[in-house]
Amino acid sequence: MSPSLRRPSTRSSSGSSNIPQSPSVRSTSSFSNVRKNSIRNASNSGSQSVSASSTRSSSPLRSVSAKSDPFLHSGKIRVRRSNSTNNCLRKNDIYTGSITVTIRPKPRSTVASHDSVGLKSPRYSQPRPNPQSGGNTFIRDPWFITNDKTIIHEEIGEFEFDHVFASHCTNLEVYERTSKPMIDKLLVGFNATIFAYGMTGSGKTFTMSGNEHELGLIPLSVSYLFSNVMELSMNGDKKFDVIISYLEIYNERIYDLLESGLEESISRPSTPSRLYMGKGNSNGLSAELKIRDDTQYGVKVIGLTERRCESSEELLRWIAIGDKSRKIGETDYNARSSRSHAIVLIRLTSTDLNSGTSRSSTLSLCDLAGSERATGQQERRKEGSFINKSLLALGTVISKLSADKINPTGPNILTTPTSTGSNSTGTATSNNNIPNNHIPYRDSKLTRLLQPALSGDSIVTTICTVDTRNDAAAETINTLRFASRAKNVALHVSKKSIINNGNNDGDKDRTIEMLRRQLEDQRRPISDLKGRSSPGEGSSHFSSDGNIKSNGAVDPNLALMRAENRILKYKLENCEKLLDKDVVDLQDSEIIEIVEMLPFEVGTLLETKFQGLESQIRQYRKYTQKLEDKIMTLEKPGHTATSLTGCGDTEVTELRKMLERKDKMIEALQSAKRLRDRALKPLTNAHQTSHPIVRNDKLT
Ligand SMILES: Nc1ncnc2c1ncn2[C@@H]1O[C@H](COP(=O)(O)OP(=O)(O)OP(=O)(O)O)[C@@H](O)[C@H]1O
Repeated sequence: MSPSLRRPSTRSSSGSSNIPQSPSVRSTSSFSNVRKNSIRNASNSGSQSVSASSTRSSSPLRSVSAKSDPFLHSGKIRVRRSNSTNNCLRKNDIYTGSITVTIRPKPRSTVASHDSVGLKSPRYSQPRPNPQSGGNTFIRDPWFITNDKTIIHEEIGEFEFDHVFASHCTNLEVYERTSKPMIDKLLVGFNATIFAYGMTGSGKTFTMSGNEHELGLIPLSVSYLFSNVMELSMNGDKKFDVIISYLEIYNERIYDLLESGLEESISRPSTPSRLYMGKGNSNGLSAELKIRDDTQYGVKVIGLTERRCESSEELLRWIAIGDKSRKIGETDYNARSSRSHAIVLIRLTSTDLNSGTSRSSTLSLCDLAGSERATGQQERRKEGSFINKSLLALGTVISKLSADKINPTGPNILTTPTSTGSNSTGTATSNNNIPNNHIPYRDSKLTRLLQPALSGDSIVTTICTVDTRNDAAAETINTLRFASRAKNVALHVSKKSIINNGNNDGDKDRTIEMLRRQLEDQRRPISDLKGRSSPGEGSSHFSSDGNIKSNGAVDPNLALMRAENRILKYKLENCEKLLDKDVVDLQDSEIIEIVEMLPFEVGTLLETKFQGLESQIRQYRKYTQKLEDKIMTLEKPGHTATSLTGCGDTEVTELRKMLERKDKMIEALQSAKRLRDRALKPLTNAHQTSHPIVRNDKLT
């Protein structure tokens, strides 16, 4: 056990709950940075409703958590103080630390009209008249912020994080603390991931994107990134490429938010109505994208659009275009609720012009959809269930990773994946490289996409937005529970490696030679064509009926054919490229993954069909063997007509016919089998043949 954590003894508790119990409540690690009872009991200046619930034994919040979370009973938990100085860069190339967790409470003013939770407010928020009692009683938020690292619930205790913002803080302040340091790391070659997490309506999108009055983290980060890029490229030694992709996960499917062209997107309505379902087909959805393991990036979304950007304005324009396609709807808590998880991916490649080496690092900015209670509207309910499921999956992954870290058997530091990409088996690797707990990254698209980041390929910061109203207490506690676990996830991240772009002399020569040959190859057909079409040289060209006729007037078909030729050549080149990319590089593991994506029923159906075919083949072989034997007996020279009792000429002819048909049958079955063998070959190779393949030669 970590020296800084003492596991408390479990006490029983009484009282009933009005807080829905979340599965995550069970983790003993969930409150590992909560200091129970360390708050002074809120002064009785509180309201009647506060005082009614402030006695420890009667707290509904405490009683639920107490049942399931022994940590909550600790009056003695030694808090592992979150310390951002733990996060450090070792030898400049390795980052060690944990996920940086900050909490941002939503200001009261956007929820109701009274006081706010914040450092500038009194130590405990002031009670305000309860409108429901005609102002005779008072209510007060149960949450207090005492310093920039602690948020307290008067019943539950303290939660400590890397930073707790005051509710009146600005996006700029949040950016300065969370996002800006990440851009600095991105610029020196680390992957960086920032995600906003919290219940619906708590301010994730406001924090990430901002609004017309206040810029959010995304525009602020993008501007800072480009100002640095410009400055760094000033001296002419370095060149930078910035590429953006933008995707969303809606109802557990991945969609490209930049798929459509600029013009098309601009013509779309800019203000979504109740639910703007974006571009695409008649359902309002574009094609779903698939994920696959990738040696370079850990996981890759196949076919995701990439847009190269020269300036922050251009990049933000693409984001604005993507935002228009994002699914937005009205919920009980938020008039414009994001119904999807949105992830902006910004890839920065810096190339050293002297050495020809380059390095790519990626910034992932995620505005997650908010957890929510079931709602009456069917569509919202369906979306909500997908959202909650994926957030639960994220919670489980974080919980497992955090449990690994505080596991008494020793810390489990997640390390940067090796050259084979992320730890795609979903197994956390301890610092002595012994795989232990299975991490269920594949339980949702969100966790699958965040897998490389969470398994040590990226520095990670999360901003957890909370709503401090009393009636949002359950969701806020869940968010803080998630945040507490995230704080325990250790990171050990290496800078992205430098790639040699073949700028040394040997490589240069080889490249030049290859290009020269390519050029030569291309010149030949061109000069051939030129020769044929040149009238002065008496050459020939194709006539409209396909014959070569002697030269004369220019045949319009020639131009057509040339154009066609060009198109074919272009297609061919593209096919070759595709082949290079998608077929030649396809590993067995990838093929298995693709096959695994096929519905199970399809595989079973195919297998059953082929097994049927095989058994038919065996029967035919037996049958034809019998026939052959019979015929041979009948044709034996010593056979007399009398011995043919019951086997007259008709039968012999019949048998002969059947024998002829047998060849055709076997041929057809063989070709069906060949097809099947081809389909199953990658699988059988990889699995060391679980499907018996009957060799063709056995069939003849
Ligand atoms: N810190 C804040 N300052 C000012 N307004 C805020 C703040 N946080 C949230 N709001 C406002 O509250 C409303 C809901 O916020 P927002 O849409 O960002 O929530 P969300 O967490 O993204 O919700 P969902 O998960 O449903 O998309 C918006 O009108 C937003 O402007």
